[in-house]
Amino acid sequence: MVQFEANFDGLVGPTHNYAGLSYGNVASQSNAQDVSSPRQAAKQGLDKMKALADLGLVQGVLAPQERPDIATLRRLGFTGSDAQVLEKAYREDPVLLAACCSASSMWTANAATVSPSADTADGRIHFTPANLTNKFHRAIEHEVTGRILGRVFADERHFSHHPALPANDYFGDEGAANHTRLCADYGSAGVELFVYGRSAFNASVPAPRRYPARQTLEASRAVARLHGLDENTAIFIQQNPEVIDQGVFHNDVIAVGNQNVLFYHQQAFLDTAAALEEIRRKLPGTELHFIEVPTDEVPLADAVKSYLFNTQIVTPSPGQMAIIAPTECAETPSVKAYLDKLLTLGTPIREVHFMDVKQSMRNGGGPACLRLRVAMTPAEHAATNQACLMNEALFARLHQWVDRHYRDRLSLNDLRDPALLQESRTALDELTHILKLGAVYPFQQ
Ligand SMILES: NCCC[C@H](NC(=O)CCC(=O)O)C(=O)O
Repeated sequence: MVQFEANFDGLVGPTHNYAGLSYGNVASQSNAQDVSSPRQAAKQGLDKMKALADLGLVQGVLAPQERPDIATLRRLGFTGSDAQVLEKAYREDPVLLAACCSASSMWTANAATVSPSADTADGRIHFTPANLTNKFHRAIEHEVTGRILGRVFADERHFSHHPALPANDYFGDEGAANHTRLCADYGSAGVELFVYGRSAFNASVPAPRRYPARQTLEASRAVARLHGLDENTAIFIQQNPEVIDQGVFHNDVIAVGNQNVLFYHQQAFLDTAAALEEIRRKLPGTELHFIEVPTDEVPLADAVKSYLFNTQIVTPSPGQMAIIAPTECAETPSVKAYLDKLLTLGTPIREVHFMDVKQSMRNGGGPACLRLRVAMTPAEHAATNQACLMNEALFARLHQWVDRHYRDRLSLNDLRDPALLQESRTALDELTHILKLGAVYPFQQ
């Protein structure tokens, strides 16, 4: 069956800020306390969405979360008017307030794991929102994420939605950032690679020592079960714990796949040979391109700094792939040299497009973090909420919406401003009309 892959990018929310909340994510830590520009961040994201739509790809948009998250602050014991809740939280625990104001839902690669209908037992697309238990500011996303996904993909004949896994470290799940699908073409059954950082139940499995492994094997297995993937479809691969300790907090910082291409750093996996052998065995008859980037051409630190592997590999026309890379890749000499060489290697990758997503990069989110991939058939595409699909009109409308509602500068001190809460709610209320989502936010209930 004809199928294609759509990208659903997270629209950056009005409270985008740099709070240094993600231990183990080098960019988040080193840019903590900087002044952000929510307006510029949202526009950089919209420009990327538009660029992909202009390449002829199906591009969708996912709404951000309601932030500041007053409901969570109340649940944690702050009382009074909304303005008092903000002020008390700021005085007592400014880090907690920042966590409840993060625009981190922009990184929709962590919104959910998605398995296309070609792979699942019941022939529907399956979605499991990620519980994101490892970071508090992200663990408060999954409920609204599930609600938004339910409104974008509402038709039960085509789409199946699961709740997030139990919210416990044993089942730490970071969604599609640790999941890649390989296939001959999008419409035929593929293999789904689940990359995990540690095992919760088996202490003999190696684990990082310095930084947390956010994804467990047990979580990956549970998602594969929920989605109805059989043992020929799901492959569980352990990430190299040493790279987690050097800042690779998700697999999509060190590897990316598209159709028959797997692009990865030499140090990405604990046992690369076994992983590649299993992929070959489970995808017989498919011409596979394993593009391994050697450490002596691109040192790990350069890969992390430039986000060479947090690129999107897309297929604008059959057999012709393009890499969507952050501008940091053009600015890092070893990476630029590698990308120039890559285009001469005779792989399906023929073009590189550089995009400026610096506002997101400064929090450790590159082009691939900003998107959730949904491979779909024309019928599934038709059953998707059309108001969430990018085109000239939506692009123009969202640009104006950002201009009207977003601040150009935001510091951590601004997060307690009750006006920011009002501005955000006004903006999001209007957005739910633009995207035809209905009431998805706590303040709308
Ligand atoms: N896939 C990319 C995710 C980046 C995200 N960064 C953050 O949440 C940083 C937020 C801050 O520090 O303000 C994370 O680490 O989960």
